[in-house]
Amino acid sequence: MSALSSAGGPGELAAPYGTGPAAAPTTGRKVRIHHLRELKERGEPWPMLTAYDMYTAELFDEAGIPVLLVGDSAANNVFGYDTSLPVTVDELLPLVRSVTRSVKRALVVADLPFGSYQLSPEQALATSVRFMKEGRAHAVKLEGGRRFAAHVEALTSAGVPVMGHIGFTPQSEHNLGGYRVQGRGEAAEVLLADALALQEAGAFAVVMEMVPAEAAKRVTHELKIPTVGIGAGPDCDAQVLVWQDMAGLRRGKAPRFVKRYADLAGVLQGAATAFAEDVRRGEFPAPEHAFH
Ligand SMILES: Nc1nc(=O)c2c([nH]1)NC[C@@H]1CN(c3ccc(C(=O)N[C@@H](CCC(=O)O)C(=O)O)cc3)CN21
Ligand SMILES: CC(C)C(=O)C(=O)O
Ligand SMILES: [Mg+2]
Repeated sequence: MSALSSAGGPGELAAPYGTGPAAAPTTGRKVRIHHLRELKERGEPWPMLTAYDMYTAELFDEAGIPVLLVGDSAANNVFGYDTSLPVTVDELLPLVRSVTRSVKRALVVADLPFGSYQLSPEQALATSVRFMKEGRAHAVKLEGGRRFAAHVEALTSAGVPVMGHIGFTPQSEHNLGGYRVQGRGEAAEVLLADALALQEAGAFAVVMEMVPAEAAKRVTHELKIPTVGIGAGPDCDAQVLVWQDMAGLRRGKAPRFVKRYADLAGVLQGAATAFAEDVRRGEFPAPEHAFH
C-alpha cells in the first residue's frame, strides 16, 4: 500500500507530517507507527525530541514533532544523576504520564530504564505493561540488538510497539568502555546484524547512537523500518536530540552531534537575575501586580 493511498485520500497523510506548505500540524490526527514507515518510503526525514514534562510536550507536539521520547536520559537531564543507570521505573512513570496527558498528536515512546527489562522477555513485558497502563505510553524503547530479539518479540506479540536502540547504548557504558563511537570497521557488520534482528523481531524503528555516518547509511538502506540517528550522520530516516541540548538549556560542552537552536540557559538566567534585582530594588511587585 502506498503512503498516500493508505491515508485514505490525496494529501491526507502529507498534511500533518510532510514538509510542504500543508505541513502545519492542524489536522489533529494521531501519529501511528505506519505513518513513520510511510515517511521512510517517501524519503521524508522526520524529527524526534525527548520530553519529560507537560509544557515541553505541548510545545513540541504543536511544533509538529511526530515522536516524543521520555528518555531514561531524564536521569541526567531531570533528576541530576551523572549517568542514566540509576533512574528507576517509578521515577520515570510520572514523567511519561505527564507527557502522554499533554500531547494531541505525537507518538509517545517510553524508554525502559536499566535493569527493568534485561532479565527476561517476561520482565520486559511486565515493565512495558506498566508504562502503557499507568503511563499511557504508546510504545517503548530498549537498548540492545540480537541479544534482545526475544524481548522485542515478546513485546510486539503482546501488542507493545518497540523502538530498538543500538550503536552506543548508554546503559552499557561500563561494558563499552565509555562514551565511544560504535560500529567502526568490522563492527559495522555487527551493527547491521543487530538492526536486522530487531526488525525481524518486530521493532517499528531503531535508534542508532554515535555510529559512523557510512555504517548508519548502510543500515538505513538495508532496513524497511525507520532508523533514528543521534550522532549517526545525515542518512538516517529520522534524527533525535535531547531537548535540553537542542534548546541550549544544558550548559557545558555538548557532544559533537548536538546542534543548539536556542540559548534557553541564557534566557532563564537573565529572567531570574532580572526578577531578583527587581525584588531587591523594591520594583516588584508594582501597583498593577497587587490587589487593591
Ligand atoms: N543531555 C544529554 N544528551 C544526550 O545526548 C544524552 C544524554 N544526555 N544522556 C543519555 C545519553 C548519553 N549520551 C551521550 C552523552 C555524552 C556524549 C559525549 O560526551 N560525547 C563526546 C565524546 C565522544 C568520544 O569520546 O568519542 C562527543 O564529543 O561526542 C555522548 C553521548 C547521549 N544521551
Ligand atoms: C538519546 C535518546 C535516544 C535516549 O535514549 C534518551 O534520551 O534516553
Ligand atoms: Mg535512553
